[in-house]
Amino acid sequence: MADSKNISWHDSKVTKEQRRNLNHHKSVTVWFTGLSGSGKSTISVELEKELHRSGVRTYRLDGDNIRHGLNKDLGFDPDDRKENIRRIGEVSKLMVEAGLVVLTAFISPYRTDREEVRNMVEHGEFIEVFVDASIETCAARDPKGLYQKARAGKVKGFTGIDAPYEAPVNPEITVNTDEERIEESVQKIISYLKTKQYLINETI
Ligand SMILES: Nc1ncnc2c1ncn2[C@@H]1O[C@H](COP(=O)(O)OS(=O)(=O)O)[C@@H](OP(=O)(O)O)[C@H]1O
Ligand SMILES: Nc1ncnc2c1ncn2[C@@H]1O[C@H](COP(=O)(O)OP(=O)(O)O)[C@@H](O)[C@H]1O
Repeated sequence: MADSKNISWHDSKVTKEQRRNLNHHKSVTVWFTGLSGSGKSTISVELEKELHRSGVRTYRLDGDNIRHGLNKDLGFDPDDRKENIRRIGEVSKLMVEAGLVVLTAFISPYRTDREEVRNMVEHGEFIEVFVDASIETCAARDPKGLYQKARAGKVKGFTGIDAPYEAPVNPEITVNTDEERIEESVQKIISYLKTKQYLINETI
């Protein structure tokens, strides 16, 4: 990749704090990580619906969607996954600057890649949500039929089958979709956001 030269930062006259004040809530990235089929998309969709209903300005970034556009040049080897997560980290950082609550749903299987995203932003602007589910559960759900293909050798390097998934060591939130209903997981995350005062003046 070429280095960027002869460029300089240009400040705005509106700050992140001012944008947050206008929105009446803080901005943050809620980063879902977990196996394919663990429930990242499902939970983030329901969470966004609840937040939006309460007047929170949100945006959702989802692996499948982003890989159709911004990241359509990337595959699934470790370097491409790293670049995928780096770009999403940068995009979510911009959205946090813009004052939004950003919900990201990517497998993001490598701990170091997730930590790099955490380190891009200020303390408290990255909330890691581990969507925990056994590989047996995920493979039984198999919403896209990819586990079946991976087990038949028709998809190579599939996370949890023949590519690794590194679970978070100390995530801010863990939801266990083997045991919890979707609504319970959503409420757990909302409680965290309220307790930590990300949602100020909200009716949620
Ligand atoms: N080899 C391989 N491994 C894992 N997943 C695969 C693979 N090939 C395609 N898919 C589909 O791509 C979705 C994962 O994309 P992500 O961008 O979230 O992956 S990553 O974070 O870069 O690892 C993932 O979607 P989710 O099921 O929503 O997680 C799959 O549908
Ligand atoms: N408790 C639960 N939490 C989340 N999803 C669940 C749960 N129970 C069953 N599911 C189902 O599991 C599937 C999860 O798929 P998805 O949300 O696409 O996962 P991911 O985005 O992690 O690949 C969906 O079909 C969803 O309806």
